[in-house]
Amino acid sequence: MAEVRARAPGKIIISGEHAVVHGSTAVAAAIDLYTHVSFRLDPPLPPENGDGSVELELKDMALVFSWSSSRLKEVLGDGFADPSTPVSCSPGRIKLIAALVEEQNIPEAKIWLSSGVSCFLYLYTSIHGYKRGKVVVTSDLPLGSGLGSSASFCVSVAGALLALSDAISVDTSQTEWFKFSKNELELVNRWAFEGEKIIHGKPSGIDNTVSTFGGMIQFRSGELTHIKSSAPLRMLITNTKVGRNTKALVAGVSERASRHPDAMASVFAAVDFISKELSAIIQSPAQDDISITAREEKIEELMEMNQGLLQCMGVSHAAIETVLRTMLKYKLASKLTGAGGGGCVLTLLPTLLSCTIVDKVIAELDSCGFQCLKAEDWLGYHNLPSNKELGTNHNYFDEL
Ligand SMILES: Nc1ncnc2c1ncn2[C@@H]1O[C@H](COP(=O)(O)OP(=O)(O)O)[C@@H](O)[C@H]1O
Ligand SMILES: C[C@@](O)(CCOP(=O)(O)O)CC(=O)O
Ligand SMILES: [Mg+2]
Repeated sequence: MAEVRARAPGKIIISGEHAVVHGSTAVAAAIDLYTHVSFRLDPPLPPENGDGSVELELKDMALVFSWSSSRLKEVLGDGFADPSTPVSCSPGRIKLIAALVEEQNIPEAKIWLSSGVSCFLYLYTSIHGYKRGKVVVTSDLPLGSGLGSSASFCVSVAGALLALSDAISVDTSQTEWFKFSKNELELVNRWAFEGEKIIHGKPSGIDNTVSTFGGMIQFRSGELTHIKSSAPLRMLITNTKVGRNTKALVAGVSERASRHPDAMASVFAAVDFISKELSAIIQSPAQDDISITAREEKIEELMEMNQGLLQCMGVSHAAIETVLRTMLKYKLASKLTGAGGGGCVLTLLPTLLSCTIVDKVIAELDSCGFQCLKAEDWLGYHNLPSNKELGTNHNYFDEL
């Protein structure tokens, strides 16, 4: 029996969501909230004891799913697992997996979890075939709120599964976090991207990439550049708690783009310029109060411009507009983050803004039923979550 655990962070998109799906530049940063996964791979049972099962426990939801190895084989066929070669899930296989998920009778109120469970089954059977094992998942992140829970789920599940596969050799006797090499992280990222496709339909890959590699990144058409903020950036994240679904929102923007190709191409091009300028400003040195303030004012203006273009794409929401208006009363600039349609709003908290005002803003948003998360040092240049989050620790099950 071998056991590992892995975790992968959520993210904020500072600029460029949606447009990034259409080839524009975007800027994103990992945040200090994680999906945590533990994985136990069991040895094969003697034939007289049956064939064992693959189990998934979503602890926060108090849900456990289980498929016998023989049922998986019956539905998905003989197949073979090749962890070192990520492949896309074919439409036929997605249907078969969806049928296996349906057999689990997920309660109607939690049916939105189906895509995550399908994604799990795809990653598991592609990496470990029908071997006996159990995966337990918990998450610090609000699900379906724009903070990349889907990508951090895919990255942490892929990381844990690969850590006990032939593709990556991990010393499970160590208790320290194991740091994946660049090539190993790339493999995790490629599998996670295949998982995101099952959840999002047409992801750009920015969420799984920033979750895998951590830190702050500039991203365009699958290419990432690590960037470093020259000074800490404080952001307030406000969760409108309005549920939404990234897949539907991404599809909605694509439909609008096919109805108005020229206008939308101009919108995407404008976002590309905004993200590039934002990335340059974030990295530009700012030492004294005046240059820090000037830098923050430029960032605020670009965030507002980006928000205007997100409205053009049709992904804002009345609750998002309420948060923007409340922030404006305090002269604070904001934009939605992630897919929009509800979910989270990002607000820059200028360096010279007093804690008293921040507390007042939070109290007001709270009274409207919104929930604030403070991104204290997340965007600072010291404390960004890095790639050490993917790791193993054989004592984990003992500690539970
Ligand atoms: N911890 C988790 N367990 C199971 N499924 C998850 C988990 N986290 C995310 N998911 C899947 O991802 C979906 C949410 O992804 P998405 O709509 O992209 O929003 P976001 O990525 O912004 O949180 C959920 O409906 C679920 O299918
Ligand atoms: C809208 C998009 O740009 C980001 C989606 O992020 P989230 O799933 O809402 O956290 C889609 C993508 O880039 O894949
Ligand atoms: Mg997502």
